[in-house]
Amino acid sequence: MRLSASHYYTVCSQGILIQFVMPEIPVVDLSNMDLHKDRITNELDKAFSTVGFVYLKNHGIDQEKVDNLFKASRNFFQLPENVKKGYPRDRENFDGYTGRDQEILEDSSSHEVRESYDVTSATSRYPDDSTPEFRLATCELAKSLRQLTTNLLKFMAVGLGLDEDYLSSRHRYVFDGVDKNGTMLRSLYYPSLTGDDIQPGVVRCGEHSDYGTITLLLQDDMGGLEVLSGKEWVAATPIAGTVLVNLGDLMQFWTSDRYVATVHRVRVPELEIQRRSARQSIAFFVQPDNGVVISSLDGSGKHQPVESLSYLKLRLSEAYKY
Ligand SMILES: O=C(O)CCC(=O)C(=O)O
Ligand SMILES: [Fe+2]
Repeated sequence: MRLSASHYYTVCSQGILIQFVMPEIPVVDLSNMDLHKDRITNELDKAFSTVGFVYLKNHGIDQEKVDNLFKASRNFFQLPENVKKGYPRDRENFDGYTGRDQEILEDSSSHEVRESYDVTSATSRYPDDSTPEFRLATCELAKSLRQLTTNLLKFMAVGLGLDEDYLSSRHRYVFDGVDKNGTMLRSLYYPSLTGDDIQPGVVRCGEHSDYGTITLLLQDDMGGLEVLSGKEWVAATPIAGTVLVNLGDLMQFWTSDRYVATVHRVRVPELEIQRRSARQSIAFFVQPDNGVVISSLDGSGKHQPVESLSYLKLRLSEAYKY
């Protein structure tokens, strides 16, 4: 599959119109996936070995479940700061609330205007007393995301020339808690900015690659997510009804860099400045089971073997500033 491309124009200092081409993030249709296994396998393989990002449509996740969690999350994030701080993120269990500037993803930034609530299983700590609908909405959506993850891991394994169950059998305990698997569902809230904060380009989420196997991302219609392609930042524009999937570091290590954990960031988009409203997204960070050692599948030894949970803990400890 050739990457579709868009043409962008810019005027250089001599007044000459320059045209350049940027790769776009491909869209893969998952409808009737049993009938279209070969096409889907190939399209995912191409996407992960080039841009590292792919939109999925007809993925089988009920939009109502997504909307329910967006709504429950909004109810939580709009509570007063002192209430939200009553559920501080737990370093061992990776669950709870993180306020703005507490997690910094980009080495050079000191200010990232973002809040989040993380959970790792149905029995994690939830804000039940302030936002009782949050637990059910999260668990319902997590079930669907877990199912989609298993399907994707099967396609990916085949694309890599492995047994269909090679990856899924190393992800048996997705969203069953950190004692078994570090997968995390994170509800993200980028509060509406005011005063000096509100300028295009303000850092919402610093440049980073994700840490695990894959990340499944649901975004609202605001936009602001950008993906690094060569030296250019490409907008990962929200497409209604799709799930955006990107590769994480562990999958890049496993595949000796054949698949790429593409760097991405969130900046304040123009639309937000006009609308002056918050942005929301939901990320499902998929991690191999605890104890799984990730070493080059091709035997090249390109990356040092690393254990799933230790790598996650290392990356999290580098980002948290409290
Ligand atoms: O909010 C988004 O669109 C992306 C967030 C992200 O990249 C992350 O939390 O790792
Ligand atoms: Fe990310």
